[in-house]
Amino acid sequence: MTDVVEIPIRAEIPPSYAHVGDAGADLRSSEAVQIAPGKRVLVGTGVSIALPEGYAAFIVPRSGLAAKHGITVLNTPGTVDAGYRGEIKVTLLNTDTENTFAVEVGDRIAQMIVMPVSRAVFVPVEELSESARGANGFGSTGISS
Ligand SMILES: O=c1ccn([C@H]2C[C@H](O)[C@@H](COP(=O)(O)OP(=O)(O)OP(=O)(O)O)O2)c(=O)[nH]1
Ligand SMILES: [Mg+2]
Repeated sequence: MTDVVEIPIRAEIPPSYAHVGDAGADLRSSEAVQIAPGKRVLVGTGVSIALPEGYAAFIVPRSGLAAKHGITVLNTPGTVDAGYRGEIKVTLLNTDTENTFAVEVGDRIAQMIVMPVSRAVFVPVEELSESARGANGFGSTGISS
């Protein structure tokens, strides 16, 4: 059985999961906007939530909008803090070089994933423990095989 967390919400059109088992609930635009090629627009959703302590929501792009129209979420994953009570907004970026993208009221513009998160305590130390990766990163393992 999947974990279910109840989230108090104020919204004209609440986010909704397209299928059972989906991780992301689709967020809908509360406004009509045009996004010119290469431009970004902060788009309202009309949604406010009260996440329980220990949770966050992450706003990520929809793959269909990305693949078909070049539309992404600029700051993906946008982070909604548990204490945030304002309207959730989505910074859409039109990466297409030629076509303006039109958003209508009610369009599904992004998706939101609710996740448990840890609160870290950062403990200063002289040395970090050893690991298999060590300090290697940024492509250290190459691309093919
Ligand atoms: O895509 C996003 C990202 C954030 N938020 C809201 C919820 C989040 O809790 C708040 C602050 O986000 P963040 O911490 O990423 O922004 P900031 O630039 O650091 O602003 P602040 O100084 O208010 O923390 O803005 C959104 O509505 N959409
Ligand atoms: Mg912040």
